[in-house]
Amino acid sequence: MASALRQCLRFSPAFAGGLSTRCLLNSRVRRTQFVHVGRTAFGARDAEFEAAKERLNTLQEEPDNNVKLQIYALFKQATKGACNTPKPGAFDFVGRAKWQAWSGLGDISQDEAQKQYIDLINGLAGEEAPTETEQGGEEASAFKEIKVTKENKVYSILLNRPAKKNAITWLMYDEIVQALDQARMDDSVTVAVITGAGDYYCSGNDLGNFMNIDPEDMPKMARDGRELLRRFVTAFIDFPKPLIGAVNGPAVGVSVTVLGLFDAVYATDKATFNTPFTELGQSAEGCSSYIFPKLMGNAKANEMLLFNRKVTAHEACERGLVTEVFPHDSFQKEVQAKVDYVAQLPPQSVREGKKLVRDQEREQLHRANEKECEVLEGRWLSEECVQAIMAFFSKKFA
Ligand SMILES: CCCCC/C=C/CC(=O)SCCNC(=O)CCNC(=O)[C@H](O)C(C)(C)COP(=O)(O)OP(=O)(O)OC[C@H]1O[C@@H](n2cnc3c(N)ncnc32)[C@H](O)[C@@H]1OP(=O)(O)O
Repeated sequence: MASALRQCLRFSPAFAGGLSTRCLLNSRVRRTQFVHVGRTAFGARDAEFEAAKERLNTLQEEPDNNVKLQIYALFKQATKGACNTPKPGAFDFVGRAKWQAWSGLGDISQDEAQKQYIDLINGLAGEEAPTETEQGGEEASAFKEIKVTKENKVYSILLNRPAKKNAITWLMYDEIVQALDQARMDDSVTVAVITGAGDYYCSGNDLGNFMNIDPEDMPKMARDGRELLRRFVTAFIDFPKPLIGAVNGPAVGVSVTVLGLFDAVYATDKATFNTPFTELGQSAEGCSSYIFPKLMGNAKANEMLLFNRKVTAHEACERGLVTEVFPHDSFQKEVQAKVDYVAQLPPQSVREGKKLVRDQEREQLHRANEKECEVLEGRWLSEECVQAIMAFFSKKFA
């Protein structure tokens, strides 16, 4: 995991402009170029720009990859003007994403780019300043991308990246595994619940997970991804207490497939379930190649896993993936009642019951997980997958 994270963070120096290049930019040569090439005088705006560059280095939270791209592009535009370099080759993901971000700024003036850069960094710094509630507030979670709470024997995991529709980053996979482990070991916990912040339950794997890799590091990225995914799905297969999904909105990809490993799944009638694996040049995971045909039959499983059919909450319920659907307005209340009921059941009896059921197919599930991760490792290195992910990000930066 550490190496996976390091790979992810390698993205940041390349994109942050002020972060990785700060040594260069602070050198006299570069500073001289900046002052004379960029503009005629080192005025008040330039001082603000310099201050913003410094502020970028002091951010506690690493901005996500898209924001880093914006920072990079504005920095280049502010210091060099409009992009006039050739478009990097298809396999230079990093170079291409940077190029797209920079050239996407068109011919906005260096002055305007400087202003936008300053506003962006100041906005990020402002978001980090603690609010009054946070200062005086409740215990902060040790996690960054999920939020966990424990109340009345219920351990709740909130997928907490609403601005990104709760897409799962490398870090978030790891945090979910850690949280499930905490819930497993805490004797006062009798049930765990997973839900999403904002309007989405989860948009699946964060496609940025594949964006930050130099081409020569791709095989290692794929190996690390395979191992992380294997560990992630294993945590669901072997979770010994009742696990309840509270699907508060649309769910995509891996967040849909692992629902087959939950003990109950409640969905709002606004939820949809989509596994667009083949559109992304990828393949099924989360044991869905084993569980989905068992739940809904081959024909319906193939429609989802191979042909990318997005199903409604009611269809997912008919297919056995969802336990019960509630109207959106009463969803929270209805799910709370279900969870409270499970929480007060005799915990050992429930655990033994779950073990009996799971043991019937535990080995098959582990085998399916291993096989799916092996196939996915190959998929991530395929041209089909590379092209699909490029297409997603090209649309964003078009
Ligand atoms: C260890 C590795 C294991 C890997 C396991 C493999 C898993 C396979 C999968 O999970 S496949 C599924 C992958 N997910 C997707 O393909 C979904 C991609 N996202 C979308 O299609 C759309 O964003 C949407 C339909 C989820 C929502 O569309 P909408 O128009 O309502 O909102 P935006 O597109 O504007 O999204 C808001 C911002 O969130 C970013 N975002 C959303 N989902 C993802 C994602 N999966 N990865 C990365 N980023 C995502 C989106 O880019 C917007 O960001 P921006 O505000 O900075 O532009």
